Amino acid sequence: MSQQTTIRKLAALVNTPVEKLLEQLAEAGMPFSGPDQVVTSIEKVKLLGFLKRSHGKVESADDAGEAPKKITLNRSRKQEITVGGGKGAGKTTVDVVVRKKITLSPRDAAADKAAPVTDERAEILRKLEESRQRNLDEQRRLAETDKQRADEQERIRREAEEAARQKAEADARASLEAAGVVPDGDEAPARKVATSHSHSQAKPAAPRVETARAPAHKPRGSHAMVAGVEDDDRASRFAGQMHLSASDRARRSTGARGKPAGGNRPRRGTEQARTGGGKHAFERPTAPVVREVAIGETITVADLAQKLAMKGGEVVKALFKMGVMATITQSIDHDTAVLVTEELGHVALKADADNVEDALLAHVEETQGEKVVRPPVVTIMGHVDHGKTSLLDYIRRTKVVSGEAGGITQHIGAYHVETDRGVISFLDTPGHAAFSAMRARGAKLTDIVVLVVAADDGVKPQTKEAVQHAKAAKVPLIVAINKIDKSDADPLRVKNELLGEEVVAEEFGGDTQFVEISAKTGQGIDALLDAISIQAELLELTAVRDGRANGVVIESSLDKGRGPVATVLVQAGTLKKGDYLVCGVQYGRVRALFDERGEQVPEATPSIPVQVLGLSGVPDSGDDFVVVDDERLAKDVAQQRDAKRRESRLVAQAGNRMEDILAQMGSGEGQQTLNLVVKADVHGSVQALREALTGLSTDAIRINVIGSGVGGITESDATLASTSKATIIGFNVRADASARKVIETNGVDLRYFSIIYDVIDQVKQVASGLLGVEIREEIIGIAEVRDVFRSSKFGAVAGCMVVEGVVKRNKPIRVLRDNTVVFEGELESLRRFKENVDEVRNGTECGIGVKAYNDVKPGDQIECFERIEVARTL
Ligand SMILES: Nc1nc2c(ncn2[C@@H]2O[C@H](COP(=O)(O)OP(=O)(O)OP(=O)(O)O)[C@@H](O)[C@H]2O)c(=O)[nH]1
Repeated sequence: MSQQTTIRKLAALVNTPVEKLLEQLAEAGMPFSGPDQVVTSIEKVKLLGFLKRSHGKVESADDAGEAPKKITLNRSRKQEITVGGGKGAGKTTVDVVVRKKITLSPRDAAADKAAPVTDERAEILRKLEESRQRNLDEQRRLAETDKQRADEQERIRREAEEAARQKAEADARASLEAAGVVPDGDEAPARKVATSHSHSQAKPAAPRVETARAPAHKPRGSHAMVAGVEDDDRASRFAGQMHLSASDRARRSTGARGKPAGGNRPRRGTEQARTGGGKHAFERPTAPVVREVAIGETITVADLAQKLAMKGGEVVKALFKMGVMATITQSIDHDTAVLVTEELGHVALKADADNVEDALLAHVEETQGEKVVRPPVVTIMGHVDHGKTSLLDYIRRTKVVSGEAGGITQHIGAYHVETDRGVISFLDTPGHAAFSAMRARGAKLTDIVVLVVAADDGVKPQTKEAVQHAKAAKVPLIVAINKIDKSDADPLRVKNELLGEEVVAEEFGGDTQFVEISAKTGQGIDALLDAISIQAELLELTAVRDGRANGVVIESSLDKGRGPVATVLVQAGTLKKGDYLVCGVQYGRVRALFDERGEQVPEATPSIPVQVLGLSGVPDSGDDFVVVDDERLAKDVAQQRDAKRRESRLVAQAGNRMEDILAQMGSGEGQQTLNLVVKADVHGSVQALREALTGLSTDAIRINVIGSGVGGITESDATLASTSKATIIGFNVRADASARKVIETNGVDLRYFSIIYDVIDQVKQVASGLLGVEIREEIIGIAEVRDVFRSSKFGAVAGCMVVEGVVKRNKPIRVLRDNTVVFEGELESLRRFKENVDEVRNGTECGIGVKAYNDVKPGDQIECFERIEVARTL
């Protein structure tokens, strides 16, 4: 053992005055009475620790890692420890006899180091404890409230029972009295008591029982859950949660309720059932919500799902179960939508999709007023080259008074002329094709048809067709026997031939006016106009003149400078500049109105054609137009119509019929595949058909027999065909009932045959359809540019000579320079002597304006071509 150290010795060792050391020892909590007292090694270490702390020694980084190093005690006799370093303390070296270094130093150091961690942990634990305490307090409080409430209920119940008991007693007593058991003297007061009981006790008892029940609902709420043993459990589960809001609590409580019943839950359930459940507790709706959804002609699956408050996928699934394949974005038709809605347990209503249209109709109806006579609208029909265009041109040229002297009339699709007998409007698109196209779109524009028959040619196929069209449309005819100036003209022949078409001239006892004319010389033209006016008078054509206008689009185009331009024929009301109108799927405000002379007009009345500027887009000819109060309605109607049109298109595209599949496939690139399922009566036929049909495959199309077999067509065959979009070939076999159902539902194409060659022929045809069409180009005319004029109104206009074929205004063109295409586009204008024309033939001069191209140069060629579709065959 080492020798003992006194204070004096230690003071000498550490080079400190004895008094100071004694003082320090005393400060370190080790008071010594004198310098000769022995200082133990523990005391020395303690002193060292004290001195370190009091001098604020900062441990070196190395020391910080390991506790024993901090004290740096080891077994060497002399260990230098830098204690001071601070002010005044200087550098102190301590020699330590190491005996118990391990027990003290590490713990102290560790305690020093761990302090902040411990603090943090303590803080967390404290908070947790607080939170737990709060929860417990709250639960206790709630339990207290519940207990009070239960006590109150119990009290009320007891009171009610007591009241009932007393009433029963009173009743029993009363009956005893009635039976004479009670002494007579008591009778009156007893009855009195009984009566008073029944009034004062029994009566209030009833409502009390009710009120007793009412509060019984309340504890079903969230805090009902925290009462009792299980709630204590739960409380401790939540105890670690710092903040548990009321809503959280309610949520958790509700969640807990969903767990399998345990503990006293069945009791709770019974109680709840008895009391009718808590008013404030969440209750899952017991009956499914039946929604009423309005469905229009078509609806997208997504929209339907939204209306049904379901996920799109669920509706898709339901549709799939019904055998309808549709994606979320696809539109389904009304009937399918109704079926799936009902399948899903909801109610489908016919959508009032037309409500904006109704508003529009109301607008049209509002235009009712006093009807006045209106001009007739005339269409000219007849066989090719019989002089329809010549007649229209002659009337326009001679009867439409041009604005400027020498000016020309504009081709706007229609024009009106003033005669002595009144105004007549002509639709400037001759031929029955245009007429029937309008009719097909539901537009009945024409009041009178002028049938042009060349006197030298007589009745021809198109003459007959024109008669049929006019008759079908119940439009009266006037026959214009044209080319009467010609030497071989034979008007009588025309009259006779038309008898065969049941068109009987007045002189033959019929009611059809015949007028002999010459579109070349103008002979008989006035008589023709007279005949039209007479016919119009007979028809007593009237229309409301005042009020908002409506009518039909005759022609439309997109003008480079003016935007969408539509020629409309007003059928009722007066169309004015500034009017808001809806026009097919377009809408807008009338910016300007132009007549056939190209002059601005302030308004257009019934039967008067007029060009309209200001529409949002180019409407289709045959579209109706209606003037409305405000732009909003116009926009709504137009947008709804547009959406409807798009939806209908989508529905048509989504069709699962063979034609659609083929059409869709036909438009693809590369080798197409035609899938077939072949069923036949005997094995030999199946073999023969398989070989013959697959042998039809070419580079462009592959005939793929995806299924074949002997026997009738089964449901499985039908499903296979449906899923792989295949056609079923039934050779001497038929489909059974379940197969027919699948075939019908999915629109599978099924074809029956009994002759092998017929099968091959038909498949060839179908395959040809699949091959699609080939677009071929044919150059129909070439014009050479001789000179180029620049006009501020029309831009560059090329003065040309047509050197080949015919240049047509509405066909695509290319501008060629040194046999190289420099531009491809379309014609803006095609004119002859300042007059717009539809076509210019070989050897004729003309002025050409190329749309969106101003760089035409003399020497260029303008080639006019058309694209024709040629069906490909195998
Ligand atoms: N002599 C004579 N020729 C006429 C008369 N009317 C038209 N023609 C000529 O007949 C030819 C055909 O006339 P169009 O007006 O183009 O006949 P269309 O019926 O409009 O012909 P398509 O537009 O092809 O259907 C032209 O060369 C006219 O000059 C007429 O009254 N007398």
